[in-house]
Amino acid sequence: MADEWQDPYDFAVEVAKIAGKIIRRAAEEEIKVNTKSCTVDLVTATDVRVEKIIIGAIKEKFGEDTHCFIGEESAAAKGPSVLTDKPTWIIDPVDGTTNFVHGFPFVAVSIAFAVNKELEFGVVYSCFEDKLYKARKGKGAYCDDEKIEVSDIKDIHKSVVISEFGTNRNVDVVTEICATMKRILLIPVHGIRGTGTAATNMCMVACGAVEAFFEIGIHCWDVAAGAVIVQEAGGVLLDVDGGPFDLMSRRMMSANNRTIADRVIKEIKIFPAERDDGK
Ligand SMILES: O=P(O)(O)O[C@H]1[C@H](O)[C@@H](O)[C@H](O)[C@@H](O)[C@@H]1O
Ligand SMILES: [Mg+2]
Repeated sequence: MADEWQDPYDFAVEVAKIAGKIIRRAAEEEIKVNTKSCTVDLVTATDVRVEKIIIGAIKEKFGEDTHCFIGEESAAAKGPSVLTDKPTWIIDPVDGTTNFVHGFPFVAVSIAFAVNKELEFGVVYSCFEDKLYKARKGKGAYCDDEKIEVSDIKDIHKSVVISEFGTNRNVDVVTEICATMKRILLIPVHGIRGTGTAATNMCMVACGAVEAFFEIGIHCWDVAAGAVIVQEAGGVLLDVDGGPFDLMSRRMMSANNRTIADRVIKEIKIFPAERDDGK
C-alpha cells in the first residue's frame, strides 16, 4: 500500500523551514507585541502571519476541505480545539513567543499531523539554531537527518530535568510550581533547565540532552509534534500523574524512561488547567 502520509510529512518539513526563515527575518525588524489571556501571554504580528502562511500553504497543496487545522493563533476564534478522526494539522507557528520578543534564541515552528485522533508525525524547526527535528510514527526520530535517541540514564541523581513557569501568574499556581521545582532540585538532580519553548524542550529529551521535561498549562499545539519525536526517540510520554498522555489535557510529562518519569512525577504538585477541548 502506498505510504499515504509521506507527502504531508515531507511538506511539513518544507513549510517549517520556510516559516523559520520568515521568523528569523522578522526578528531583525520591529516586533509588534500584543497580549492574549494575560499581560505576560504574548503574541506578535509574526505569530499570526506565519500561522496564516503555514495553513495557506497546506490548503493549497492538499485542498481546502480535506484537512482540519488546530492552530495556536486561530484557536481562540474557533472555540474549543476538538480533535476529530479527520486528518488534522496541529500548529504552533512561533513556539517561544516570549523568547522571540526578547531575542532569546530558542524559537520553534511546531507542526504535527493526526489521523483518527492518533499523531502520525511531528516536525519541530528550532529556527535560530537552524535545527530540524522530525519523526513519523514507527519510523524513528531525527535531527537534521541524523537519528536521535533519548539518554539511557536511570539514576535520577545523574539527570537534568526541564520545566517551565508558563504564563499563569495566579499566586497559588506560582507557589506550587516553585515548590515542585524546589523538591526536584533537592532530590537532588544535576540541574533544572528550560529553553522557553515546549517544542524545543521535548526535542532536548529526544536527543538525550536532558532526561525529562514536564509542564502543566501547555497547549496541544505546544506539544503535539514533540510528542511524536520523544516517543520515536525511545522516550515515554505520560500525564503528569503517571497515567496515559492526553493531548488536550494541558498536562505533559516526557522522559527518557519510565524510571526517571516516575521519580519526577512523585514531586509534582498538580494544579488545575482548563482543557483545550473544553471537556
Ligand atoms: O510561546 P508559546 O507558543 O505561547 O508557548 C509557550 C508558552 O507560552 C509558555 O507558557 C510555556 O511555558 C512554553 O513551554 C510554551 O512553549
Ligand atoms: Mg507554543
